[in-house]
Amino acid sequence: MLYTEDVFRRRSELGGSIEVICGSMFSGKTEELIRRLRRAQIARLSVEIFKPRTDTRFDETAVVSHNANYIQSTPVENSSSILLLGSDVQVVGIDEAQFFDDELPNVCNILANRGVRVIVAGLDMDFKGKPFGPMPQLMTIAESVTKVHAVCVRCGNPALYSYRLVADEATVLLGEKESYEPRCRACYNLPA
Ligand SMILES: Nc1ncnc2c1ncn2[C@@H]1O[C@H](COP(=O)(O)OP(=O)(O)O)[C@@H](O)[C@H]1O
Ligand SMILES: Cc1cn([C@H]2C[C@H](O)[C@@H](COP(=O)(O)O)O2)c(=O)[nH]c1=O
Ligand SMILES: [Zn+2]
Repeated sequence: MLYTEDVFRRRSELGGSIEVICGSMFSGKTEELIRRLRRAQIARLSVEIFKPRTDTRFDETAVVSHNANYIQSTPVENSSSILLLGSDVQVVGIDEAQFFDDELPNVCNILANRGVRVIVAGLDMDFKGKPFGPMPQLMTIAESVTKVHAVCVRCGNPALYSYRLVADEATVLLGEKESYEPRCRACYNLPA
């Protein structure tokens, strides 16, 4: 069965749910997260948005997309804070989920089981093409998974990889276009 967002609205009136938005950098994850959260606000649902405290690239508190769309959020240290602060609202949004600890899927499950609509956005793969943090587990337990794609900067095809341009092997390296470019499969696998 194809689950649309509207189906989820109706489902969440009865019970909670988990929606995952994933893809490479610049694929529109944050835009899509903001779009869904704004619609929930227009519907006068109570909404709380969380992001990891470590991700202060664009703003201390706001979730900001690469095209400068933004929504206010609460930066948190770990997923247990989301459980504390997100229990009494109808909709919880989480951005940059890949940076959270391994308890995040459990926290999302608890919230959804209590009737909360949880919408999570994050990178499915790191720069090596490996699953990133709690994202695979979240995708497993979600009612809906939306994979969005950037435009490959080399050839214009849909991009699913975040190619790292700088020589740094650490999994976590905050950055933008100076450090990463979205690439399709063929261009990601080109010899360096
Ligand atoms: N190569 C690219 N492919 C697609 N969008 C891009 C690209 N480079 C810049 N953008 C911009 O990034 C926006 C998406 O930003 P954002 O939602 O923050 O993405 P993400 O959260 O997935 O990194 C697009 O609407 C577009 O304006
Ligand atoms: C691929 C990859 C990315 N990161 C960092 C780079 C950015 O700061 C964020 C992703 O932001 P976006 O909203 O998805 O554009 O993650 C990283 O630390 N490690 C990686 O492998
Ligand atoms: Zn390409």
